[in-house]
Amino acid sequence: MSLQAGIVGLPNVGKSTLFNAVSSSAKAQASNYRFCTIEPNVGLVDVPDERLQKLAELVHPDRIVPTQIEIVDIAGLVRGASKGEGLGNKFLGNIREVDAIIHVIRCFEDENILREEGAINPVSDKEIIDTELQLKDLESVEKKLQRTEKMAKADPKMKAELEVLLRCKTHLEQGKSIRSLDLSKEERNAIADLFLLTEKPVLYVANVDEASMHTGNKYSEALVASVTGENAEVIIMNNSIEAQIAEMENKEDQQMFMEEYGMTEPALNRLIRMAYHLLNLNTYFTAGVQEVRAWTIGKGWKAPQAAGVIHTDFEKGFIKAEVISYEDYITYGSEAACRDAGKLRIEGKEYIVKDGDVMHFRFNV
Ligand SMILES: Nc1ncnc2c1ncn2[C@@H]1O[C@H](COP(=O)(O)OP(=O)(O)OP(=O)(O)O)[C@@H](O)[C@H]1O
Ligand SMILES: [Mg+2]
Repeated sequence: MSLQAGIVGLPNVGKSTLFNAVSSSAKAQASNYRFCTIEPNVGLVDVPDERLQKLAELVHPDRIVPTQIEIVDIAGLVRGASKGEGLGNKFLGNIREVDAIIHVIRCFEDENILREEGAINPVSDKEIIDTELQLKDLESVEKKLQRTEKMAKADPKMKAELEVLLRCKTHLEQGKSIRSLDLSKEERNAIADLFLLTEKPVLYVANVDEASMHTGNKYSEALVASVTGENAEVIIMNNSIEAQIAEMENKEDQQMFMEEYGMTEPALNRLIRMAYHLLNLNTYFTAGVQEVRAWTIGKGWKAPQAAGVIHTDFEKGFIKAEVISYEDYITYGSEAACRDAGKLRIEGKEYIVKDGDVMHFRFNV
């Protein structure tokens, strides 16, 4: 199961344009670039990682396999969504299922593109969506609070949980999102079963006009200012341009088009990398003549758990891992050279895998 990031926002802000850019960019890439539409609005996309190419240049494998994430295009939310307005319950349900949120905000002017909320106002747009998500979360918190209050009377151990819920309630009532609430790991665990919408990590996309692609504009500046302190990031891009780049089948045309706009790579690549980090993921590599491949793991995972991503047998029968750091692999140029230089380490069950490790597992079934 790959992790999912869901695209949300008000109607007509450029969500589907972004989704199309993601999906056609995947289709237009080299042959091993895999994209499949699981449903019309769900796409599986490769995570661009230049380390994979660098390793492949040294190993010359038969194939290169990047790691992937799923992107979901969720239909536009409107004011009142938390009360069921505009199929709100269905769309909020879709958001509950994703691991991270990509929130698209309109930062371009265009009279031809309908907008129900009057003049362009990214800060208020963001607030409309945030409010709906917060109201929905408040509903979940209050429901659990009722049950917990009763239980806490009989069981003093429930008091800590009650505290956390009360803090969440106050925070939400102040119009703030749970991701900005300072909670310990235990406290987060106490509310994990609620799958709160505003606890999910978020990346804001300031969808700007052509002229502001590199610099941003007054709208994106206002957005950046309003996000400060929220524990979230903003990416400035033009979704239409990204879709145009992605739809070009010829790589040279694509290159020329990007040069014209002064771009060195599609902003989309940056977005996907940011989403990947947002999901709190790390990558390790396996490098053999058959394939050089990237694997996704969570931060802080130990070697056996990481091995389990390849195959459950690797985890069950884990003995040792041979590990070379990415930097050493590139510096010395091969596994053999790393071994000779004493850069190949043998690690055991407690080893915490680092981003970029090149791994080889020894196991026994
Ligand atoms: N940066 C931009 N500059 C100008 N026009 C844009 C930009 N981004 C998107 N558009 C245009 O805005 C319109 C709406 O885009 P899109 O269909 O992607 O919105 P949406 O958020 O998916 O809407 P809905 O909620 O209805 O699904 C399209 O005509 C698209 O081409
Ligand atoms: Mg759409």
